[in-house]
Amino acid sequence: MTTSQLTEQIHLKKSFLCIGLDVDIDKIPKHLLKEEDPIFAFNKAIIDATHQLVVAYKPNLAFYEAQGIKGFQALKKTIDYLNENHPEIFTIADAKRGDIGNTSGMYAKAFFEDLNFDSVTVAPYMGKDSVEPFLAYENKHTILLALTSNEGAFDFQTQSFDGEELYKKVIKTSKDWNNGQNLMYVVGATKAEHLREIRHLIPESFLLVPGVGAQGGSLEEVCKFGMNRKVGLLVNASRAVIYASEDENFAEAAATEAKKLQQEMASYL
Ligand SMILES: O=c1ccn([C@@H]2O[C@H](COP(=O)(O)O)[C@@H](O)[C@H]2O)c(=O)[nH]1
Repeated sequence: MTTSQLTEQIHLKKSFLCIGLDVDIDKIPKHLLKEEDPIFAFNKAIIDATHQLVVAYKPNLAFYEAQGIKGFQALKKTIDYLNENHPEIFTIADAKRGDIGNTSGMYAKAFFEDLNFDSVTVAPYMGKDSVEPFLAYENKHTILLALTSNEGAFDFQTQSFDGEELYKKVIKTSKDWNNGQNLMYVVGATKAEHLREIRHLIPESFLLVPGVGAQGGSLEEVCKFGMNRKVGLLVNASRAVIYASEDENFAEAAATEAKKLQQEMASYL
C-alpha cells in the first residue's frame, strides 16, 4: 500500500486509528477458549466489529511468539484474513527487528513476502545496513523507533551526544538512507510535547503513535503537535480497545471504544 492510499483511507473513514491486536490468551473471554484457534477467533471478531472505524491493525509479535507454533498460526490466519477481506487496511507487524544486513534481509522477507504485511517496526541502533534491507521493498514501509512511549526512552533516546538528542540524530541520519522515502517513525503519545520539533525534522513522514488509552497519552496533544497537512498520523490503541469487556459482547464493547477514538479523531480532521 502507498502512503497516498493510506491518506485516502484516513479521509474516507475520518479516522487515523490503528488497533493493536495484542492478544493475551489469559485476557480473552473464556468462552473463546473452546474454539479451535481462540486467538484467531478473538482477532476475527474484533476485526469484524471495528474495520469501518480504523485504517490500520497492528499485531505485536511478542503476543504470538509467546504461544509458540499456535501463536504463529494465529498470526498467519489473522494477516491472511485482513489481506483477503480488507486489503485497504494498512497492516503493521510490530516486531522491532533489525540485525546485520543478511539477517535483516531474512526478517524483511518473512514480514513482507511470506506474511505480506504492509509494514514492520525496526530498531535503528545497528545502523544503516541493518535497516536498508527492509527499505528495499517497494510500497512496503519500515517504521523506525524514534522516541518510544516508555519511561526507558529517557535512558538513551533523549540523552544528548555532541549536543544533539540521540532520537533526533536517528531521525536525521535515517533520512539519507537508500529508499528513505519508505520510512515512517514511532513516537510515543506520552512524548507529545516533542512532536513539534520532530515535525520540523520530518514534516512529511507518517508517524506511528502508540500510547493513548492504557498508557495515558493525550490524543488531543498528539494531533495538536503531530498532525501535518496530510494528517500523517497513525494513532494506536491496543488494551483500551480490545479488552473493553471480558464478556460475550467483547467485540461490540471494543467497537464502542474504537468509535469514541474515531469520533475524537474526526473532530481534529
Ligand atoms: O514506543 C512504543 C512502541 C511500541 N509500543 C507498542 O504499542 C502497543 C501499545 O499498547 P497499549 O495497550 O495501547 O498500551 C504495544 O504493542 C506496545 O508494545 C508502545 O507502546 N510504545
